[in-house]
Amino acid sequence: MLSVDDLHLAAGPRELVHGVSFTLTPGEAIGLVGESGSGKTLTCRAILGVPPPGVTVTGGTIALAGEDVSRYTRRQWDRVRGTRVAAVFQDPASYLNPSLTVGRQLDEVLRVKNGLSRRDARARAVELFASMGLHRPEHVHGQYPYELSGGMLQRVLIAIAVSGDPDLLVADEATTALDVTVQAEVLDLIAGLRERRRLSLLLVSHDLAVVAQLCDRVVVLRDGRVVESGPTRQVLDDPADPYTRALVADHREYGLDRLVTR
Ligand SMILES: Nc1ncnc2c1ncn2[C@@H]1O[C@H](COP(=O)(O)OP(=O)(O)OP(=O)(O)O)[C@@H](O)[C@H]1O
Repeated sequence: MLSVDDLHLAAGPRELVHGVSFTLTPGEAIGLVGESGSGKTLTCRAILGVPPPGVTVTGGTIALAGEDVSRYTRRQWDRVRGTRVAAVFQDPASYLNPSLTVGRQLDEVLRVKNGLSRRDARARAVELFASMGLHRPEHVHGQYPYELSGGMLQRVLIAIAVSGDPDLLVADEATTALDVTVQAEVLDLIAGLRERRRLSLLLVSHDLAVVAQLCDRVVVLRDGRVVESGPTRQVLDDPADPYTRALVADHREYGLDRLVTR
């Protein structure tokens, strides 16, 4: 599904990611963890073909379903993004146009990406909103982003992300800004989608409890390198690397114990 092999990323002469490797099989969920600045977001953005301005892939490969996309042109990415890989990020409002209804924005994606007629796109959008757990989906369809709560906006963004039926969903701190109850609901939604759609999931979170709840395996990054990876239980219950041990120790007080024993 996804194979990242010896990935190097650099901003000019400064290398930021120094040979990261991991693989993700169909339907599997991997958590990318590590302290701030360890390279989680850069790695995800490279996988999505949207590295920050000035950052380039200087070595290694990123294979999506066996095809190396690491040097894809923008046009090649347009074909892949949304249909093979899609993403949700921390601040959903910033990914939506404030002057268009959320329904219209999903309709637009369905028309362009899936070639649906105006009427079919609207029907499909309402259906998608309903399957994201949005109540009164018809009504939500006609609402503007400012009328919706953070949790609802994230559900809208997830609907847009899965509308092209991708194989891989990248969720980078997607629930971080939400309050605890809403966070739990959105995590349930993502877990359900993964199961129903056989989505592979690459989840970035600073919250190990979230990773423990959702992920089969964990990859621990430090300063742009993988320090440890393995099954979630093994890495979080019995970390081999001192850095992972420190990360886990920091989280003990936040209820990791409770969540890791699923
Ligand atoms: N556009 C950029 N130009 C130069 N350096 C950058 C750029 N973006 C990120 N970096 C640097 O790359 C390193 C990794 O950043 P990255 O955003 O991937 O970390 P992260 O693990 O996602 O951290 P956080 O949890 O804070 O988001 C950091 O040292 C950061 O300062």
